[in-house]
Amino acid sequence: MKIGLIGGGAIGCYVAAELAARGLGPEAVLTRSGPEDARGSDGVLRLRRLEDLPEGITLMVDCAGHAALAEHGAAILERGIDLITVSLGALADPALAERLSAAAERGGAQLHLASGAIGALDALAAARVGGLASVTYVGRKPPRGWQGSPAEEKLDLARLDQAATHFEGSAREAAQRYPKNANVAAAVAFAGIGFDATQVRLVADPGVTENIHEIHAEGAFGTLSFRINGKPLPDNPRSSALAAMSAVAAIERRCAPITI
Ligand SMILES: NC(=O)C1=CN([C@@H]2O[C@H](COP(=O)(O)OP(=O)(O)OC[C@H]3O[C@@H](n4cnc5c(N)ncnc54)[C@H](OP(=O)(O)O)[C@@H]3O)[C@@H](O)[C@H]2O)C=CC1
Ligand SMILES: O=C([O-])CC(=O)C(=O)O
Repeated sequence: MKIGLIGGGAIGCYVAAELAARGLGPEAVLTRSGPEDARGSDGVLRLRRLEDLPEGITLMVDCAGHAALAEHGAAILERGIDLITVSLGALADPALAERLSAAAERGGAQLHLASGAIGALDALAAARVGGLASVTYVGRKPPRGWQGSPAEEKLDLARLDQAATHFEGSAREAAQRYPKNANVAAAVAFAGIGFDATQVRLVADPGVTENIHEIHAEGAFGTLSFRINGKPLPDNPRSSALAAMSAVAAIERRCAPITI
């Protein structure tokens, strides 16, 4: 397998280091800043343009956010290259979802949504088969985890002294308004009852130090409650380490003869 990455930020760097440790490359990293068409001392080709991607790449991994998926996703899939993305909230835009789906079909490739900073998506997807009555997702982060998001318009994050909800609504609205924070809401929606029926609450909480994600679901299967306290990545307090780990796990599954 020859792997290319998009994005050299907190998640991209984590994934690149883990791939190198496993002898899986990466062959190339596509960024929008930094060196152009240069092979570093680590042997990794740094690119600025997707057109310069070397032949023979079999898997691309988007670690760069909604704009990157929108910019490069369809072209990658149309070239017949499978794509793993952590930017799945971008699929809340129906036009982009349709464009990516059509490109994947044309190219005979697959877009895989990494599970990201949350879990229990397997249980939700199975529960959907029997019928889900309701799914709620609650995202709670320390104030600095919401910096650069619409939470800043509602709250004084620097002076917050108690937990405050800054968003309540559908997963579609959450994913579109919080592109750097609500990919998890999109993952829950995708696995469960969809972007419009999934209820979301986003909370800034000065009393926590981790990124806490909760799912509550009811349906024919019974009830489900899931909570994860995720440690943020050192380079980006908005992003949980598990999100980066989930991209590596998704790659590992593609290499394994038996998968879960
Ligand atoms: N599924 C999940 O659970 C999670 C998903 N995410 C998603 O992952 C994204 C990345 O997270 P993280 O690494 O922490 O963020 P960072 O801000 O640390 O890094 C993002 C990187 O992507 C690059 N980039 C942005 N747009 C493009 C583009 N069009 N083409 C190429 N490179 C691009 C940026 O480049 P530059 O330096 O030039 O801006 C930057 O290097 C988040 O924006 C979010 O959407 C994050 C956390 C959890
Ligand atoms: O990393 C997290 O905790 C969640 C996140 O930012 C996202 O869902 O986009």
